[in-house]
Amino acid sequence: MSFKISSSKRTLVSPQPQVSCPPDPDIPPNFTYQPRDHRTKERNHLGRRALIIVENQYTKTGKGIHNVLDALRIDSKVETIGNNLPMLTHGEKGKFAVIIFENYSTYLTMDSWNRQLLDKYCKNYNVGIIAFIQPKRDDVFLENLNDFPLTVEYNIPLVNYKLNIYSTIWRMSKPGRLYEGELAGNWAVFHFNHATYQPLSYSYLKSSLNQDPSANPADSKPKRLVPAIHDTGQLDGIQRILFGGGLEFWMHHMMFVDSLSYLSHGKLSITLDRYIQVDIDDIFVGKEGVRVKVEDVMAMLSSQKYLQTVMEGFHFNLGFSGRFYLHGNAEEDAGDKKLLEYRHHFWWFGHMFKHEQAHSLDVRNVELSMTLNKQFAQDNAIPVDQHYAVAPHHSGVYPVHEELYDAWRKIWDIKVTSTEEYPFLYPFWGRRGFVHRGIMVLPRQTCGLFTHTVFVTDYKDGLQGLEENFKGGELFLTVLYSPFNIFMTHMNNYGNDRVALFTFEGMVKFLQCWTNLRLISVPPVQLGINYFNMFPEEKDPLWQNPCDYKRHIAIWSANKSCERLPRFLVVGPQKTGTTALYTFLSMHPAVVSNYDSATTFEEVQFFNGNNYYKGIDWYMEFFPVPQNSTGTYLFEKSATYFDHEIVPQRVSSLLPRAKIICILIDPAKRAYSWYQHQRAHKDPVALNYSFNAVLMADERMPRQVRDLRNRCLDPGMYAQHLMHWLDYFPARQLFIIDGEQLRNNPIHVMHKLQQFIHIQPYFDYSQHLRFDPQKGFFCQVMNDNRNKCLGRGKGRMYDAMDETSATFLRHFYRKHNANLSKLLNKLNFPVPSWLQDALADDN
Ligand SMILES: Nc1ncnc2c1ncn2[C@@H]1O[C@H](COP(=O)(O)OS(=O)(=O)O)[C@@H](OP(=O)(O)O)[C@H]1O
Repeated sequence: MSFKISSSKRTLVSPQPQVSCPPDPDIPPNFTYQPRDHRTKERNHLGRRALIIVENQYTKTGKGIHNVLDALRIDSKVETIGNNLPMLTHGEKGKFAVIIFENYSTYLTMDSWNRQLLDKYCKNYNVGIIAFIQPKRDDVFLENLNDFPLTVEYNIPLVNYKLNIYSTIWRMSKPGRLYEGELAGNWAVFHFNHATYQPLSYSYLKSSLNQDPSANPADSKPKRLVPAIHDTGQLDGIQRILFGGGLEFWMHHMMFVDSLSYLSHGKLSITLDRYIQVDIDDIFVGKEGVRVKVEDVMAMLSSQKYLQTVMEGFHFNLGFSGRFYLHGNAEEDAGDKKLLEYRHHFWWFGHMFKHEQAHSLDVRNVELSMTLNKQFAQDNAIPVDQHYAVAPHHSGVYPVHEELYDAWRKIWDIKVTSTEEYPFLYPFWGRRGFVHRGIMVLPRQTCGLFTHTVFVTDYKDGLQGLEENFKGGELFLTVLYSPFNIFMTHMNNYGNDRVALFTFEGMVKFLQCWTNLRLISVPPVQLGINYFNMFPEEKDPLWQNPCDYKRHIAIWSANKSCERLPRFLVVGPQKTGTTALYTFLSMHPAVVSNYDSATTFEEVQFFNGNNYYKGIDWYMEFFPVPQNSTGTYLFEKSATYFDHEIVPQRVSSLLPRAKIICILIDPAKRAYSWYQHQRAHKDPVALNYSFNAVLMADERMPRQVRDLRNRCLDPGMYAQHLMHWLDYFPARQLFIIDGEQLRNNPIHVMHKLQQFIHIQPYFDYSQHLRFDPQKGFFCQVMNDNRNKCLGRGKGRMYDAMDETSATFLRHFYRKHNANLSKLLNKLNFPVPSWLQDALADDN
């Protein structure tokens, strides 16, 4: 907190938010509007996805649209005009619930093949189009839109704006109000003469604002213009919503959200519920001169009362550090006492006694600081029963400092927290939640007020800037797009000019005026439960490498090193020779594997299964701190990674630059080897059922038999699994080893692999590996007379596969092998000889 205190900046009377909400003068008396529910059964045939067609991938409008969809958690595909359209259907379903054009003229001038395809899709699946009109020139001109009885007039300066109260698309937007003022930029307006068109909004020519009605009484009412229009589809069966201006105008954001909902038959609707929590951190921490005084506390209470009329049960949520109690001047100390006098009127959360950053402390000191603060709460009868906490500067929440989570649970019984840092601070609409060790971590939103926003003049553009923030600015849009809003403010924002009270009262008034959003307040634990009920897919964290982000390193413990992470992974699949490769790699003096696990031996198996939830500290414990960070090549081999759906994304998130090594053998052989592996491990299913019986297992067979069949067959669908890795890694980071070659000529394979990873120094395996006739495999040379081979579990002796199973597997893998060959050719990767043979047999 290094702000300068200048009490001369103080506004004499704390500003009050002025939110005028004039009614549209043209609405009928007693007009009311119920937000529409757009859901029809048509939505069941549509994916929850939008197709955005852009002129090129860098345009601002295109990016803006994409960001809005991201904020709404609506999946979208961005396609550049000129390319062929992506597949629009998947089986019976339409993949996209809405088509969006950043520029309507690209739709009108699309080549006829693509246009016909798209129009047919829209008609068949009843999918609508949203488009923005972009002028080609700067002057005022009229243009008839090809094919349609619609004329657009470009570059018109407008004033005032209101929604058409008769339109049925309004859900989030509240019609019946008049926005007064000039609209920035030049607009396109629509002229039409057909019943298919319904105006969505009205505006007026800028020059009409100052017209003197007495000059021309007949013309006294300024002419309404139509800057947004709904084509109801009467002409060609396709509904379209066209905007004559872009998303720079705040109202268009609400209208855009409603258009998505309406045109997708509710598939892309989002809830109208908006949870609001306002945290006030730094209670008692503020510096002398800018802390709250008695009258500020009273203002907080009366503001809270007002906010409760809109959000039942709303309480400011106060985070305190007891060490700084009564550390102001006399007036401020009286303020501190007043806060405690009214303690039962607020929610409280305790954190560190001295407001320390947890990541810089060891577990003993984290606990000590929390214990002192808890003692302070007890001594002063502060009701700290919300099971909620935040960490100063987000320290320790994300990237996770396990010591903080330990202490939170132990000292405060914390169940929910919030941060701006997961996965990243920016983009702000991309913040998400996760659950770690039973603690719900919720995304926190920015409201524009920081520790240093003490006076109105501290805010960018002063009072006007503060107002704009909630009058259609960033704060307004944040609430519009995010069903859950936890705002962090600081004690200083409540004293002095009381900028926080100004902001939240203004925000609530503005939202009530213009939207149908339901503002809700619930205690933090309930908030967390509701959050993950709405977004259950977010419960699972996705860990990143803390050293990849400046802000994350700054709040990560100095005792931890990102060098304890592997540079390459051997991902499997199982039974392809992964143990042999692991052993050969470990012979290299510069290559270091993980320590053994007590349960899974040489495999850590972090990225699949439950180990992932133990966090990255747990994972890093498996690796030594490399003595020489560039000259040591840490790696990990877990053969279960290859075919596990969730793994590629998790790996690319934590280890984006890692090299990925996999080994492929004939999938039929692999399946049989797995079956034999299970028999050797006395798996009752493998012992009681022949290989052929397992392969033939259908729905009538016990689940365990079908499970074994799947474990035999699924990993061998190589192309499908590789494609999944390629969704997250560029092909240049992937190295595919021919497992037959690894078995018959490991020296060559190790040579190639060293080249690929650029391992220095080069290790000459011809001096260290040799064929062992007794084992029937290559083994490590110990001395002239002795080899060290893999144990009896690798390179087992078993009967040859029966003919029926071999024939079945040949057929089963035919398509998968053909796909693999195509994929390898496309990537310019060598095609293993076993694959060439298998494909030749099939022909
Ligand atoms: N040098 C050497 N020594 C021993 N075994 C070798 C070697 N090279 C490849 N192989 C083949 O590796 C197969 C076992 O594969 P994995 O190590 O990947 O199995 S596991 O998934 O870890 O259980 C194993 O399968 P089985 O023959 O079915 O036992 C071997 O064929």
